[in-house]
Amino acid sequence: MNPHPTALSINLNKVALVRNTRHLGIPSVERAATLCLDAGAQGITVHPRPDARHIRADDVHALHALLARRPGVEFNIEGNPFHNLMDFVRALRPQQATFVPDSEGQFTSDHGWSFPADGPRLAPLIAECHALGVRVSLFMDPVPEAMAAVRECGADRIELYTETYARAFGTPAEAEVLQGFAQAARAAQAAGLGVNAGHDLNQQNLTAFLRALPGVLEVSIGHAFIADALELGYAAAVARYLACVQAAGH
Ligand SMILES: CC(=O)[C@@H](O)[C@H](O)COP(=O)(O)O
Ligand SMILES: NCC(=O)COP(=O)(O)O
Repeated sequence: MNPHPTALSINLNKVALVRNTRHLGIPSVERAATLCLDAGAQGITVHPRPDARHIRADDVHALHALLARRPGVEFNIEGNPFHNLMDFVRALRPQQATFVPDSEGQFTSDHGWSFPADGPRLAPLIAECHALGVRVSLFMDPVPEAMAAVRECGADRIELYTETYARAFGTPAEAEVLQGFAQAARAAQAAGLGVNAGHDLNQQNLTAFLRALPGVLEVSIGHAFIADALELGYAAAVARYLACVQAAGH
């Protein structure tokens, strides 16, 4: 048994997306967080986009207050540090900030940072996060050659952008794509980086991913999880995803 099991962080963007279509406050993002954490999820992730299409600034503040009453739970705020992310980091000092190179209004995240090119502009923001006591993870494509430069600019972790794996899952390309992710994870770990992962992970593809990448510290899962929770309820959906993690032997 791995002594550092992979943490499950539930992304609540899509709860807010539904909530925002009426002025009734339901479904509640805070209630969703409470139910997921009560069911055993180890963290909550949000990605407050500049256009506030789903998670809004008020949600981030309310979740921060809620999670502050739950020691050991990780709050992970994602976003572009050159847009709105640093405002949240400075005000709330979450346990983790995940830097994502999205443009404003982007449909969804679809690529990681470019290294070595992005290193010099990211380094001062990473240093500022560290001064605030905030761990920094950089959203990255599975490029092994980039990992030494990522570490050099001060990042603590990477989050592997897993959409290409999710698309390849169940196709003849799966094994080769997974091998590429495993190589990138090993390069990151060898450089001294922790490895997180996320984007389009789901009940079907999660266990195989974690089996191929020992030592993944955290997965953040939103879209598929919320789809499952609509059928099963939050608690049962969390139980299913925790079982997927455990099935990987982590
Ligand atoms: C960084 C990442 O992969 C997720 O945060 C993803 O971008 C989810 O964002 P949306 O829920 O807006 O698609
Ligand atoms: N960091 C990825 C995340 O939080 C959730 O992505 P998705 O499961 O909504 O694709």
